[in-house]
Amino acid sequence: MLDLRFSDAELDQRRDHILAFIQDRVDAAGADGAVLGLSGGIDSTLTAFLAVEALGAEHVHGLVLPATVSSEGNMSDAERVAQDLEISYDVIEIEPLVDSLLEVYPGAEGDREAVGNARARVRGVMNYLVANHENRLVLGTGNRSEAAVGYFTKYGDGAVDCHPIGTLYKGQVRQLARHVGVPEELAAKTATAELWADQTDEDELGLSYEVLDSILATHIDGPLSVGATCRLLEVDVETVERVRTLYEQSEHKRHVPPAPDPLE
Ligand SMILES: Nc1ncnc2c1ncn2[C@@H]1O[C@H](COP(=O)(O)OP(=O)(O)OC[C@H]2O[C@@H]([n+]3cccc(C(=O)O)c3)[C@H](O)[C@@H]2O)[C@@H](O)[C@H]1O
Ligand SMILES: Nc1ncnc2c1ncn2[C@@H]1O[C@H](COP(=O)(O)OP(=O)(O)OP(=O)(O)O)[C@@H](O)[C@H]1O
Ligand SMILES: [Mg+2]
Repeated sequence: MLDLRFSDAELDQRRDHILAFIQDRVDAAGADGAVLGLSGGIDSTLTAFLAVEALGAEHVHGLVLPATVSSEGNMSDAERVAQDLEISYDVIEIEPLVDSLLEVYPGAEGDREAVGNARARVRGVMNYLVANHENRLVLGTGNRSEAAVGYFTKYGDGAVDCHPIGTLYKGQVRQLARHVGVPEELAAKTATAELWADQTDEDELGLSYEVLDSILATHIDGPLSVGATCRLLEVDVETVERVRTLYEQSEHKRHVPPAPDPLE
């Protein structure tokens, strides 16, 4: 696979660039700071670390939002991140809110994907409730790997005001996390959306992030053809084509919803 790791100098440059980005977004909005969901996973942990460095702990608010399918380990890691960073945070159980949706629309009960996405959307509603109330921006935690293949819930975890780590591939997220002092046990954790029990990103995608990151860097964000990518990375054509298909099919998630062209 490709070596996508940054040099030490590049890591500093990336960190500073993201810190300036967060400060600029918050300043430009006239906001008093930021709110973000803390899942105990590496994307939100890194984003929280960077937000605190950019804005100061008193300007960052964390939301730990357990559902019945959330593991205790992840939720306690999420609280530990908030405590170590000394930011204000709330722990709010979201399952009653998800249940209330199914009470009024029981038809979706048992639909793992629809209910899982509803969990992500309920979290988005909570983030914006706090953002509105405290004049804060909602920080996204998505990275380039997830965004490129549409591995996020439209208007769920995708419902945010900006994406501070949105240009980093997943492996680079882990590397930058270690660089800014995220504890190793968090930096090395298996990625999971936790929208249903025992879900992991790599199982659901049917791809490791190592392979995905390399294909994205080479073929989707880079200039190489499918064939050249297969030869360079020694992966089969079906894998590269699958990534291409996921990328194309998720185009709608990366754009503002369209309206018809104006009539002439
Ligand atoms: N071509 C098109 N043009 C415009 N809109 C289109 C469309 N195709 C679908 N849609 C719309 O998009 C909807 C499907 O998108 P969406 O609702 O997002 O649902 P979908 O993409 O099916 O599912 C979300 C995926 O992201 C994963 N996820 C979610 C949340 C967090 C994380 C994580 O890593 O933490 C991962 C989750 O496990 C699942 O695999 C359709 O119901 C339809 O409304
Ligand atoms: N239980 C939760 N409480 C609060 N926010 C959550 C919870 N679960 C998910 N989120 C939000 O949704 C985002 C997307 O989840 P995702 O799994 O992609 O990121 P992560 O958990 O931070 O890292 P990883 O992908 O490595 O698991 C999280 O970063 C977080 O902001
Ligand atoms: Mg996660």
